[in-house]
Amino acid sequence: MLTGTEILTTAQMRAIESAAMASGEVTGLQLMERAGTAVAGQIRLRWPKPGRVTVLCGPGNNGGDGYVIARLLHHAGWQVRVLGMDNSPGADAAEVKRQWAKIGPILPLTEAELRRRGESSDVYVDAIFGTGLTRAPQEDIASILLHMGGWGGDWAYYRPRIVSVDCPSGLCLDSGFFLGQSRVAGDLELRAVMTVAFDSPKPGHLLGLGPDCCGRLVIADIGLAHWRVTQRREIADGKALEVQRPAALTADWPIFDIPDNRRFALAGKKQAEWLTKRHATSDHKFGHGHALVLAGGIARGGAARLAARAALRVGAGLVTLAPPRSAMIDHGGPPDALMRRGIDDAATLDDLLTDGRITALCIGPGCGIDRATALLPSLLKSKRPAVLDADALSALAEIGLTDLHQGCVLTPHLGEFARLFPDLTERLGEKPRTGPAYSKLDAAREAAARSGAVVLLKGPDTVIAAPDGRAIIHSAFDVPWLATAGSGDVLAGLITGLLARGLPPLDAAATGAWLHAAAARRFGPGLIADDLPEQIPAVFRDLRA
Ligand SMILES: NC(=O)C1=CN([C@@H]2O[C@H](COP(=O)(O)OP(=O)(O)OC[C@H]3O[C@@H](n4cnc5c(N)ncnc54)[C@H](OP(=O)(O)O)[C@@H]3O)[C@@H](O)[C@H]2O)[C@@H](O)CC1
Ligand SMILES: Nc1ncnc2c1ncn2[C@@H]1O[C@H](COP(=O)(O)OP(=O)(O)O)[C@@H](O)[C@H]1O
Ligand SMILES: [K+]
Repeated sequence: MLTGTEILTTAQMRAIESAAMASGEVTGLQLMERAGTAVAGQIRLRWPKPGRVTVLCGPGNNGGDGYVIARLLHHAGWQVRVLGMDNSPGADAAEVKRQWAKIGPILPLTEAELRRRGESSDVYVDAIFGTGLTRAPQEDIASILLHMGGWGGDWAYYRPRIVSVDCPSGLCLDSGFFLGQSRVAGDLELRAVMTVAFDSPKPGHLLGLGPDCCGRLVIADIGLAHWRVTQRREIADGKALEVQRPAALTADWPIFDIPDNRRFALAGKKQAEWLTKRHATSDHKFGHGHALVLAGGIARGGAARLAARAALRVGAGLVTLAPPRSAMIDHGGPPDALMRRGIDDAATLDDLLTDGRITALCIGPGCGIDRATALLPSLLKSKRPAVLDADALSALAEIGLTDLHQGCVLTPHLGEFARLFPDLTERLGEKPRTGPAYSKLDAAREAAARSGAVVLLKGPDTVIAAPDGRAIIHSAFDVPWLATAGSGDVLAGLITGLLARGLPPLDAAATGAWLHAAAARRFGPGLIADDLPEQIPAVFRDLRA
């Protein structure tokens, strides 16, 4: 299995925090002090000259962090205004609230107070809700969040200086959606310029609206690493998650005082590095596998050729493109390295698959639904590793999921996913009202468990899940130009090539997703799908440098 950065659900985070406190080696108050110190430190790093700050403190420990931040910024020379609630928080938050009360007033946490004339601030610290959010914000807090959300709408040219503690308040850290709001981005979500979260990223930082609304994400170490490691086998469902970060963002990806030098490893990147070495030492083309890409009839477009080209570029030893015989001429163009073989029906495919040297298959891109429906049973019966994409997914929705096996990788976008798993899509579309809200991660995991195949659910937040519960999030919010016609076909080809080379399905899918985004990033805006396979050699070269 690839080793990447672990991300934790909020339940897992709480379990780790409790284990740490139960050990007697650290108290909740100390953790809160460390959390507040980390945020105040980040603010001072970013804005070294003390200015005016408003700290908005909620009812729980997120609010507690806010009181610590207020005190520390006050001592650092900032002019601090605190808005808080008249409630009785837990002991730790109550203690830090008392400490602040000795320094300055706690004004009511209302929109009117926030908007008081002449009281505008240089920086606003959002410490209203963190991991403890269980339901949609109401009344005063809802109107504050709505008001602040309006400062940084989708089309705003600048980000207001909101620094969020753990997450923008209202965001469900398990799903990346705002409780009580639509799942689609609007102008109402609170958009921070920076979010400082603790110990590990949570799914909500990486999924849905999280990446955009968090702004720059800083992960602060608060000394929980030991318990994270020892609790790993016991936490929640016991399945470690991994996260891949786009290389271009690593400079922005905080390495904040991480004592064991734990870097936010790039899962797919490690595997890709390994591939470049492997490529250099193997001696025979069949040692790198043989991929068979099933293509469609005349005028079905170049989708299958894009996939085949990508499989070649990613290092499959041989790639055969297999259209119906009547369409051979249509598929005769470059690259000349491609082999071609006419396949008209399932019987011919059966025959071909008696050749054990064919190590992976790809079906779907430009295939046509009827042809995919006809060929899928043979392909699945062969038990060969295979990528099922595009038309093959539509065919599968008709045939049913019964013959899928562990070597299959399904690569749906949300529309195809809806055809295959309408009930999961319905849940995913419901307005999230209570936390943890149903997430893309939940849906992909459920789909993988149900189908017995690896499911790669596409988007800027691609989630890859295996039937045994392992899952990987691949964030590619920095390359929106990857959403271009045919880019999914290239992804299918990359994964097929990697399967042909012998990578296990989850690794092949994760590495394919990483290489795909890395190629888009290297090319930059203006990219068309044809450019993607051509960037793969450069991506490999960079990895070897
Ligand atoms: N992880 C770590 O190691 C560390 C974490 N730390 C910090 O603790 C934070 C988690 O603290 P937390 O558990 O107290 O939850 P928090 O986010 O403050 O909010 C919950 C409060 O709000 C309430 N509430 C919920 N929904 C509501 C609504 N819609 N409308 C109104 N009220 C609502 C809920 O009460 P309820 O009514 O649900 O009982 C509760 O009072 C975490 O994000 C981080 O900042 C650090 O201090 C130390 C190390
Ligand atoms: N906004 C975005 N940012 C980054 N990547 C994206 C974005 N939208 C889509 N993608 C990626 O682009 C690819 C599009 O694939 P797909 O929807 O199958 O398109 P096509 O059918 O045209 O090939 C997927 O890999 C998906 O993850
Ligand atoms: K917050």
